[in-house]
Amino acid sequence: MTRAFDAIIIGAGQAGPSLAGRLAAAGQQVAIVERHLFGGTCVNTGCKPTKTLVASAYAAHLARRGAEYGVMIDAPVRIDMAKVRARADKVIMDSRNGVEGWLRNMTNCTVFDGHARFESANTVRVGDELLTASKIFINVGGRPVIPDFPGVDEVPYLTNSGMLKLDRVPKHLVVVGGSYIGLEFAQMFRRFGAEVTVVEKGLRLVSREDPDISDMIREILESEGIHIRTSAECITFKSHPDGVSVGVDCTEGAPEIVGSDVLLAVGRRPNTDDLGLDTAGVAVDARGYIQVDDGLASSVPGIFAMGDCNGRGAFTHTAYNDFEIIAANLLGGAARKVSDRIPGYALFIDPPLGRVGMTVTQAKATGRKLLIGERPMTHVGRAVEKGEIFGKMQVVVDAETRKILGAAILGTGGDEAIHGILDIMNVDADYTELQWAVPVHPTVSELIPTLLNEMK
Ligand SMILES: Cc1cc2nc3c(=O)[nH]c(=O)nc-3n(C[C@H](O)[C@H](O)[C@H](O)COP(=O)(O)OP(=O)(O)OC[C@H]3O[C@@H](n4cnc5c(N)ncnc54)[C@H](O)[C@@H]3O)c2cc1C
Ligand SMILES: NC(=O)c1ccc[n+]([C@@H]2O[C@H](COP(=O)([O-])OP(=O)(O)OC[C@H]3O[C@@H](n4cnc5c(N)ncnc54)[C@H](O)[C@@H]3O)[C@@H](O)[C@H]2O)c1
Repeated sequence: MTRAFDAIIIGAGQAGPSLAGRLAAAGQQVAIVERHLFGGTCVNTGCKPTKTLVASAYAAHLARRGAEYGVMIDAPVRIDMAKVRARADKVIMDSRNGVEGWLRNMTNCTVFDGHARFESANTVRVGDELLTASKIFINVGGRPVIPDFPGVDEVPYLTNSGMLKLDRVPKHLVVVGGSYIGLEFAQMFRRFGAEVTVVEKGLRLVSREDPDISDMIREILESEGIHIRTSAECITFKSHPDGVSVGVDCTEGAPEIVGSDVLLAVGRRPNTDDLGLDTAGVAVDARGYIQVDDGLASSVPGIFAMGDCNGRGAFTHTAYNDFEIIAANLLGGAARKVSDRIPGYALFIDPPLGRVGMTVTQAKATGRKLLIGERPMTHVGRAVEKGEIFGKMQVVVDAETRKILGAAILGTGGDEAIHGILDIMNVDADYTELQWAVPVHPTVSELIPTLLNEMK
């Protein structure tokens, strides 16, 4: 029997549940299909647990530095990894249960547990059930890329999901991939007491950032005793009596590193290969991302894609914004566009990197006349008072239009302070609008007007 709905949502990640809520509240009959864990990656194996662990790691780090603040802890700091993990598990479960309970009790919404697969452009199969609707929203997220490194199938390796199940501290964690996932896990497990080596194939860490920011991130991590190996071109794996031997064909340094555990964090790919998209006629690009227009419509009328699977963002806030765009356009008669989104994100190492818009390198490549402002965190009162002086604030402005093009705040509170700049970019105001602002003292944000006033 085929069951008819107004809308089918595939995936209960960061966009699907909110869209279900809005459509159902508007009186539409909604089916939402989830094959695994409600809340998707962010809730179960991504942002929420990792940021909970980052907080535990920060507590350990600060406890070890206690004496610097005149706080004497008379025994070595010990990590109870089972407790650390239990804390993260509670955050996961509260959030997962919250989303699941909300959906299951939602008026006008039917939850289907199972894997959804298209049988035509308006029909989806879930187990024995056939669902049909004129509007179908795909929110299937992604999973880790596992490259076919020689030997990878012969050794045990971890991904972000496996890392969250550890209730021991690895003796030596080798992290392959020096970007968001790799660096957040590298620093937290170093703080939990592991020896950690990061192996990155690029010339530098987080290579989408400016070289000076990458270098500072490397300095922060190395100052905590994390080994960093860049330019690692030919990675191989072999089993070893002490764990896994990772072949690192670097330009310098030892050719092999022996780790007790290996984390693969070399990017993610969309969960679009088992959806029957070809049956529905939905076009994907060479990497499997669903091709969408500026309103997130796919190549098939009535089918939309939100979140990581459309390749237009790779964050929780971009997935959620995709829901906002679709809801505003379909229910509110708006004409919102993805291309209007100003890119912003944070890298949650400690201190964090908050970033919005263009890097200086990208801004220079546009050929515009630029004004650039910089201030080391050693010249930020709040950072000095907190004893957290790594990093810097940096902003780049178009000298002619006076619009801010981008900014990075690598330093204590950088993940929050960046919003002062993100907000002014969102309202499309000139940077001079901030000159007469009276920020609160002592904060990191209070230096944003100064940074802008001192640009060259
Ligand atoms: C370790 C880690 C840390 C992260 N930290 C951050 C962070 O700090 N900040 C940030 O902004 N982002 C972070 N991210 C990224 C963030 O988690 C993702 O961008 C976000 O979860 C994407 O949401 P989504 O809705 O597109 O997909 P997902 O959250 O992945 O949800 C997709 C859902 O679809 C379901 N599904 C898939 N296929 C089917 C099918 N055929 N049928 C039924 N259901 C299906 C899946 O089971 C899943 O529940 C992190 C990611 C990782 C891995
Ligand atoms: N703070 C956050 O918002 C946050 C945190 C974690 C994850 N995420 C999301 O998760 C996604 C995936 O993160 P990620 O760090 O896995 O991917 P990524 O694409 O950001 O980085 C992958 C890294 O691995 C390196 N790499 C690729 N192939 C390699 C190889 N063969 N050997 C060694 N290094 C190699 C790349 O050069 C790059 O530095 C990101 O797009 C991000 O949006 C976000």
